[in-house]
Amino acid sequence: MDRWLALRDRLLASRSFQRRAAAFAPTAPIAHKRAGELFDLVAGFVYSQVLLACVQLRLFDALAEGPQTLEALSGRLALPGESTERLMAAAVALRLVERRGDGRFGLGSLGAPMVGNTAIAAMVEHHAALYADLADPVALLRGQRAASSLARYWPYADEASPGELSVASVAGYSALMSASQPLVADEILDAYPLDGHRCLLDVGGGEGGFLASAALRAPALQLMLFDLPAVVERARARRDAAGLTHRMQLFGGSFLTDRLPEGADVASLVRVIHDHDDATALHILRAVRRALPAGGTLLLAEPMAGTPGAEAMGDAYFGFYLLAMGRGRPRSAAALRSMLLAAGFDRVRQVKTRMPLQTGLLIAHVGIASAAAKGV
Ligand SMILES: CC(C)=CCC/C(C)=C/CC/C(C)=C/C=C/C(C)=C/C=C/C=C(C)/C=C/C=C(C)/C=C/C=C(C)/C=C/CC(C)(C)O
Ligand SMILES: C[S@@+](CC[C@H](N)C(=O)[O-])C[C@H]1O[C@@H](n2cnc3c(N)ncnc32)[C@H](O)[C@@H]1O
Repeated sequence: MDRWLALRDRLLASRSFQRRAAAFAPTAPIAHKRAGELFDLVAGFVYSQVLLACVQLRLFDALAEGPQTLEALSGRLALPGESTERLMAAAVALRLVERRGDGRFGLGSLGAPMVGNTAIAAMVEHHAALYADLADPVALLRGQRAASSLARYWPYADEASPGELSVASVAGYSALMSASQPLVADEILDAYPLDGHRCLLDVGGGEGGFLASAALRAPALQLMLFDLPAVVERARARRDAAGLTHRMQLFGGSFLTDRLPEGADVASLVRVIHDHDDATALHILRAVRRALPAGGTLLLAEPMAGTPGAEAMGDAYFGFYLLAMGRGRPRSAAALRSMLLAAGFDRVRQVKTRMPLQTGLLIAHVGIASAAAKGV
């Protein structure tokens, strides 16, 4: 096998093989496709910055009102005519924008889903911090990074006593998570409706967006939120504004040091475990297991490594994102399953979500034996 692969590698690396493959009709489409894929890897950052310009200039909202001429767009975006033309050409090439009749521009097939999508727009805008850290990826991999913009953005990742973080320091990431939470919540709740449960404890539940979505779908469900005290302060305002004051109990603390509140029959960890290294992740899972009764259920939802069709999202995007953040790693469903078993859960199963790019989902239960060993 190794010999065949070595031969394949030598052929693919050979400049003359590449040229002949590109010229030979049956192999030309493959050669062109590979060259295009490699070019996209080389140029990906530039494409991202074209998208960032569109988002910052609110281009998609402008085009949602209807196709517009270059002159109109130039005024609307406050850009010189030539720059508008350059941006439109780039955006057309990336299918964010489409040329329409009479020299007008409209939404492209990848720009249309961006209209009103504050979640993706917020992700695009916060990438400034990520890309600043990724400017020298080798230094990052060698652990020689001096200062980290992303670690400042996610201060709990770098903080010995996260329970003492200020409300101001958690504002940026809490708002980003709230903006993107509805997409994630819909995926989870479509895959695992919560009607059969009595009370849901969302651990690291941020401003309570997931609980609010669950409340809408399961009107009898009681809600409990656990997060850092500063985040819980932000959740309080949202909860009261949503009319959930009497349905949602708030608990401020750190799952690294404090016990989780008991009383729920189902708990959730949404986009939490991948933030932490193995020992801490296991500690959190054990804390959740202790908070649940025998037969209790855990929903573990986050983007997962090795997701078929979205491999780059897990290992490349989140792998390097979390490296820059300074803690955690994306894990495969199989790795998470092993951790859940090690933490005392059983009957772990993966439930398919429609858009695994947003989140994967594992369901686990507290067995009778492990509930008896609650103190462990
Ligand atoms: C007849 C017609 C018109 C069409 C037929 C063809 C057809 C069916 C077309 C489909 C059209 C359609 C419905 C398109 C839909 C597109 C969608 C839903 C696109 C969604 C894209 C989502 C994206 C790009 C999500 C990106 C998410 C990111 C980058 C998340 C980052 C998360 C981070 C950084 C989380 C950090 C938390 C931490 C720190 C790791 O814990
Ligand atoms: C990536 S966010 C996910 C938030 C929310 N579950 C969501 O999906 O939108 C991780 C959450 O874990 C919380 N968190 C981090 N460290 C914590 C700790 N030691 N104790 C409690 N919560 C913590 C953060 O404040 C944040 O709200």
